[in-house]
Amino acid sequence: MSRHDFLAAVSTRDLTRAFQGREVLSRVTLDIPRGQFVALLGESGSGKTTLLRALAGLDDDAECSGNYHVPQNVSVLFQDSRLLPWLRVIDNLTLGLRRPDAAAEAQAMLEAVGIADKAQAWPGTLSGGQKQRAALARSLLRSPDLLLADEPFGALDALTRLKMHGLLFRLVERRRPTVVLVTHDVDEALLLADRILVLRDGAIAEDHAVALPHPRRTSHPDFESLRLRLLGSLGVETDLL
Ligand SMILES: Nc1ncnc2c1ncn2[C@@H]1O[C@H](COP(=O)(O)OP(=O)(O)OP(=O)(O)O)[C@@H](O)[C@H]1O
Repeated sequence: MSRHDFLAAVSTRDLTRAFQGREVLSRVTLDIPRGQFVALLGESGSGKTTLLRALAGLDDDAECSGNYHVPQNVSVLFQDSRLLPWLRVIDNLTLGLRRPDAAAEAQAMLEAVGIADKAQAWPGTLSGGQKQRAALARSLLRSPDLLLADEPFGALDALTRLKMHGLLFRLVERRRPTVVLVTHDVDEALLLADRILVLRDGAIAEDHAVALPHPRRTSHPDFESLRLRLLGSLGVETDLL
């Protein structure tokens, strides 16, 4: 491992964000090593999206203080695919890319996400899962050092979501970008992440390392015990499960 592997890809120091004087992110100090896959969990309104948007530089109208550092090459993946409806799928992928081989790389990426046959399709003709595959392909085609994902599978049905977990994991394994994934889904966090942060009232309340080997099995006793603990932290009455 080189010296650089020890350097944080993402760091924040006392990162604070407020809207109309109400603090929603409170002095968040965090280091994420290069290549680490971090899941952000937290009850609704705990500040997950605000933290992700701050890291993406999408601060909108927030009052800001503190510092953060992220790599230069960042891709953001949202719950909706944000494909431009007037461009064919392949042109959505290559938009803004100046590399001469962009079209061939885009086609290969569509292959990797399993929708090579949709290259010439219009986004409006794709299913929700296919759109998210295209959005994932578009993000990864830019070979990001940091992938910021805000509930990218939140609107998908359970089966499609499971398939997307496998796909995201395989693709991320190839190039090892640092990943920050906002999710409500405890199992998703446990299946994918090296580390799970729980946000509460705009602060990091818990920081768990997930050392389970891949491929992960929900039946693994450590998986189940951390799952119950996290659900409890998120306000679920686990003795009813
Ligand atoms: N642009 C904004 N203007 C005013 N308030 C905002 C804005 N963005 C977020 N907030 C507030 O900040 C708080 C945290 O919101 P945020 O979206 O970060 O939470 P979250 O944990 O991602 O929630 P959810 O899980 O419901 O998506 C909420 O109370 C929200 O209303």
